[in-house]
Amino acid sequence: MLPLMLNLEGKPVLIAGGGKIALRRLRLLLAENADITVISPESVPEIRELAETGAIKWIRRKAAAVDLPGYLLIVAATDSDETNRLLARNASPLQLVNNAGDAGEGNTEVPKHEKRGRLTIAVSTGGASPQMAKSICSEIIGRIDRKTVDDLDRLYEERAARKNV
Ligand SMILES: C[C@@]1(CC(=O)O)c2cc3[nH]c(cc4nc(cc5[nH]c(cc(n2)[C@H]1CCC(=O)O)[C@@](C)(CC(=O)O)[C@@H]5CCC(=O)O)C(CC(=O)O)=C4CCC(=O)O)c(CCC(=O)O)c3CC(=O)O
Ligand SMILES: NC(=O)C1=CN([C@@H]2O[C@H](COP(=O)(O)OP(=O)(O)OC[C@H]3O[C@@H](n4cnc5c(N)ncnc54)[C@H](O)[C@@H]3O)[C@@H](O)[C@H]2O)C=CC1
Repeated sequence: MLPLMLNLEGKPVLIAGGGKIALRRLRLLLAENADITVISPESVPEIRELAETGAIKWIRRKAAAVDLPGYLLIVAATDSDETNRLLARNASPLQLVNNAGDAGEGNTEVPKHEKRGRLTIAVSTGGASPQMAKSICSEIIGRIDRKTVDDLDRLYEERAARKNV
């Protein structure tokens, strides 16, 4: 699989499911300023609260294939394998699908990642061990000191200035 950096700012994203994993994905997507719709009969309090403040849209019912058109990214994170599979199989081949219950049923995986300023460290073990992905990522990010992050900020500014002349 090819690691890509995706700019999801303002892009329509569907999260099917309102549980622990849906919330984990939602936090990441919210930080990227995606335009998020959650469809699920029930949800954890945080999702309900975000919907009440208007930060996301929550449609309170089961997700179905008819919901899929129009979304760039679909996260299938219900606790129903059958529903997750149905959503993954009915998405257009041109849509990005992350099936949280069975990565092989989608075309997109979310690697463990940490950001410090402009630096992103992302680690995938190709489905072998999410726990090891987490520990390898935290080991690498632990080696990044403040100076490196500040240096990158400075290099970015200098490079941007050079590009604009
Ligand atoms: C493909 C991928 C991503 C994707 O969903 O696209 C994926 C897939 C799956 N994970 C499953 C299980 C668990 N995953 C975690 C935890 C994490 N999983 C993460 C990444 C990834 N998990 C991507 C591959 C990364 C790689 O390959 O290196 C982390 C690193 C980052 C994140 O998720 O944000 C996050 C670290 C925790 C953190 O940071 O807190 C836990 C523990 C927990 O939740 O605490 C469990 C239960 C215990 C277990 O099974 O190990 C299942 C089986 C579901 C089932 O059988 O029901 C699947 C489906 C499948 O394997 O197909
Ligand atoms: N990728 C990963 O890192 C991990 C993935 N998982 C998988 O993620 C999935 C979700 O797990 P949790 O969030 O812990 O479950 P959960 O039990 O906390 O939440 C399930 C949610 O799905 C909703 N739901 C059920 N049927 C639905 C339908 N037809 N349409 C829309 N929403 C529906 C429920 O209302 C509930 O909000 C499971 O398949 C689990 O195996 C679990 C651990 C880690």
